[in-house]
Amino acid sequence: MQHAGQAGDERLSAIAWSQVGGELDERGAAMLPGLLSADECRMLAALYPQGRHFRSTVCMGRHGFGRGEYKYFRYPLPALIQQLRNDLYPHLAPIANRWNEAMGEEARYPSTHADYLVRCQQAGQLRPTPLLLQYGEGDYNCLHQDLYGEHVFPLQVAILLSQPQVDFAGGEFVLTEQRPRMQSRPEVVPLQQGDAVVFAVHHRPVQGARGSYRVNMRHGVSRIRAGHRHTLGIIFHDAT
Ligand SMILES: O=C(O)CCC(=O)C(=O)O
Ligand SMILES: [Fe+2]
Repeated sequence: MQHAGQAGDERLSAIAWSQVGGELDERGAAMLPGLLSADECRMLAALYPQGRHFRSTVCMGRHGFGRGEYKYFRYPLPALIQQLRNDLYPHLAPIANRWNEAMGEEARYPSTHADYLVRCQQAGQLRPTPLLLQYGEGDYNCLHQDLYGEHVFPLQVAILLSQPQVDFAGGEFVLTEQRPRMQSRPEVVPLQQGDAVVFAVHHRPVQGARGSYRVNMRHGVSRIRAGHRHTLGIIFHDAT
């Protein structure tokens, strides 16, 4: 499914959000197939070398994060990214609120992203977190959690901008779920170009026989075996 030229709001209102919520409750991740067109993916990946869009570059190898590189966008975000972040948020906030209630977490999220950013700003989380990642052959992204301060929006989105088997091989998006006193559960998300995955940043509730309990989630990317892979990451909390 491609949606070239559609307004963000239109493409997002076509998604069956109750099904997405159900998959997130079940597994901590849900795919949004064909969120971006191939043209939009190419346009976003082509921003990578254009320094004026970014506030910083991270060499993953230097920090023990894996191998490869990513860049955090600066404000103002490119229009499509601003639109996606703004328009995805209201669909995810009710799920986030439901999760926090189930986990006994106090935080509740306002219905607009603009209001949520005010809360981040008041806590000194002022720097934008949307990022563009670039991997080459042999690169990988170690399992991690994108936490950047006191305020954490519990869901985030990653969009695969490259075409598997054409632009690159390997490089699977991986999630692990660490359950209390149990072995960890792995999940691979089979993204195609333009597909998004919504997933838990840190914790998610699991419904057990005696109420719900909390599991710890991490995500990463397996080794790129050949070619180049680009991803757009949309994180809803800003960074200190
Ligand atoms: O490259 C990927 O698929 C993972 C990106 C990532 O870690 C993120 O968006 O937070
Ligand atoms: Fe990440």
